[in-house]
Amino acid sequence: MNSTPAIDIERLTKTYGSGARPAVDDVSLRIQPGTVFGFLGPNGAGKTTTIKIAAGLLAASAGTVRLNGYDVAARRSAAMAQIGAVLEGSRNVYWTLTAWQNLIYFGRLKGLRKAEARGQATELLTDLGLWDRRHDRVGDFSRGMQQKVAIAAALIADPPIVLLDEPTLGLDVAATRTVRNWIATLSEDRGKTILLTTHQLDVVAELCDRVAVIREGTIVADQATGELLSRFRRRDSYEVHIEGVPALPPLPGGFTAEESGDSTVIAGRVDDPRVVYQLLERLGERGIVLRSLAQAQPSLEDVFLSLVEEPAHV
Ligand SMILES: Nc1ncnc2c1ncn2[C@@H]1O[C@H](COP(=O)(O)OP(=O)(O)OP(=O)(O)O)[C@@H](O)[C@H]1O
Repeated sequence: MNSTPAIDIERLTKTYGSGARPAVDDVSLRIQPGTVFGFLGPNGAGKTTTIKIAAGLLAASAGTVRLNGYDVAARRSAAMAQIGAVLEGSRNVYWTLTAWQNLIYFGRLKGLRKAEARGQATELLTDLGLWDRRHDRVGDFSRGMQQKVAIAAALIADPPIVLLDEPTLGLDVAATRTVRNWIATLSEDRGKTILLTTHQLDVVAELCDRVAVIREGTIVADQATGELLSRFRRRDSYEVHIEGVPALPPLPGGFTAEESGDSTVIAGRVDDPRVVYQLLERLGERGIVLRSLAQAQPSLEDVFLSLVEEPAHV
């Protein structure tokens, strides 16, 4: 691919204070325009640090971040014009102002003329279903509505790149659904590039084209979401459900049998499905009646956990 990446993170390192282990350690990521990119990792892995550097809020110790080709450190204002960001835990909007006042304020701050800011604010508040509440103070809104205003404020100047740190954290099911749908719309209908961090793996599975997993400041995976899942396809799990509670033949390694009422479930993970066929043969030889055989692919959560639990690079 020859196009300029929307987000180009090159050999980024951040150390907080001398002698500390780097929070972000030689991280490189290239995010192509129009991608919804999921940035995953356990607590303290370095996600927020990376996003804060990309958002121009924190200086890197080494390495660069380029937004649509503009270096965040060297071409700051051009780089900042490329992004809107909603950061985790920080106040992204003013609670004493109304939703409307917030959007106009942030629009003006980002250099929009008054009429432009009004036009954008009207569109965003309408799209997010907040138009009727536009003159209410944001401090009186629910957590979900506040988050929507924060996202709208980040989008007021229509930036091509959106950074979202835990956009659905603390939201109820309905608000999570709204924010998720909106993220999908931003990508599909408006062509935005979105970098989002989340611990909600169903959000990743639904929205993200690509996923990177960071662990202790180091990238341990960077792949298309589907590819990441198929990397682990060999570890499919199988469940063999049989009639009654008969005496069983020896089970393959890692398989366990458990009584379940008037039946037995034999379950385990295998690299090679032939192991399961052999098990079925052995059960058949003993006249054991099979009720069902189920095969399950690992969820993204399984994949993620196995990545973060695997030993670090040797
Ligand atoms: N201001 C700071 N001063 C010192 N250390 C910090 C600071 N901010 C973060 N760290 C450390 O840097 C590391 C990475 O933190 P970071 O917030 O980037 O992780 P994260 O992946 O976003 O975690 P979470 O999922 O909990 O938000 C952690 O060890 C954290 O303690």
